[in-house]
Amino acid sequence: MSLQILVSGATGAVGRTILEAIESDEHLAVAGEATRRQFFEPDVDADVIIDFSHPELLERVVHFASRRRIPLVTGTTALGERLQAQIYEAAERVAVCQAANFSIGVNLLVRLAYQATRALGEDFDIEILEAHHRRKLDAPSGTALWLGDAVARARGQKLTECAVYDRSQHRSARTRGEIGFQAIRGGDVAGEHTVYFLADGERLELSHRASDRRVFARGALLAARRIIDESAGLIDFSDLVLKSA
Ligand SMILES: NC(=O)C1=CN([C@@H]2O[C@H](COP(=O)(O)OP(=O)(O)OC[C@H]3O[C@@H](n4cnc5c(N)ncnc54)[C@H](OP(=O)(O)O)[C@@H]3O)[C@@H](O)[C@H]2O)C=CC1
Ligand SMILES: O=C(O)C1=N[C@H](C(=O)O)C[C@H](O)C1
Repeated sequence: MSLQILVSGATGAVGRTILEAIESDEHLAVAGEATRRQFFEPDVDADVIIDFSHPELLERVVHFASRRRIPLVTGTTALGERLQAQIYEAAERVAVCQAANFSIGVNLLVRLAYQATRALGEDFDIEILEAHHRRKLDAPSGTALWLGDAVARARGQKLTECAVYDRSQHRSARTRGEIGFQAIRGGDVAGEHTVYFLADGERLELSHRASDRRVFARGALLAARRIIDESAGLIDFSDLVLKSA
């Protein structure tokens, strides 16, 4: 029996990559697709939903997954507090694996950035740089915000209280403890993230570069295979893919 997968965002760049991956694996099958214009059939039967779409579509998908108790893997970014709360609510009824980045390398990068921040202390200024393709709607990327949250937590700070997204509107020097974000958009960049640790006389850079969207599809499919047997709750993708270190 093949794993029956509902693909949300099926016409998107990642959605199409997921469809290709499913088609090339005899143990996987597409149970249905959702896009801006089309939603899953009410009576469709499936083992799992994979979503890389847009918050407006994801909101419908979350309610569908919760109502039908179908496990959900989602990578959509820039959700907002209300939709995020709906995801937490859905996770009380069904298994949900949500990650801003389904590449293994980025999941390790987040842990390394946390450890580096703890080890280096507050004399190192932290800046996060990300680069993505010209079509990307949100900035900074979900991954950049995830990295920002990790380094802020490592310092006992809240990201909302120390993030700086735009320096163009104030003429002042950098303050201690700030976490700065910069976003580059252009071409077909699949996704690049660097955390800079900058001190007097030295600089450490932790970087990850995705060169192919298949890494995200591979990660999401791995999560899909793993969560079908899980009971309700939030499943941490990092815990699924990283060996303990
Ligand atoms: N977690 C991770 O590892 C990764 C996450 N992402 C995230 O996944 C999401 C999708 O990325 P990507 O595939 O590049 O995006 P695309 O723009 O290529 O695709 C978006 C998909 O969502 C649908 N959609 C867009 N706008 C709406 C809307 N207003 N209402 C309903 N449906 C809509 C589109 O349908 P239609 O074609 O009908 O417009 C399409 O199927 C983004 O949030 C991105 O940040 C991306 C890569 C990796
Ligand atoms: O939109 C993309 O393409 C990507 N989005 C995710 C994000 O916002 O972090 C993950 C990846 O970098 C690609």
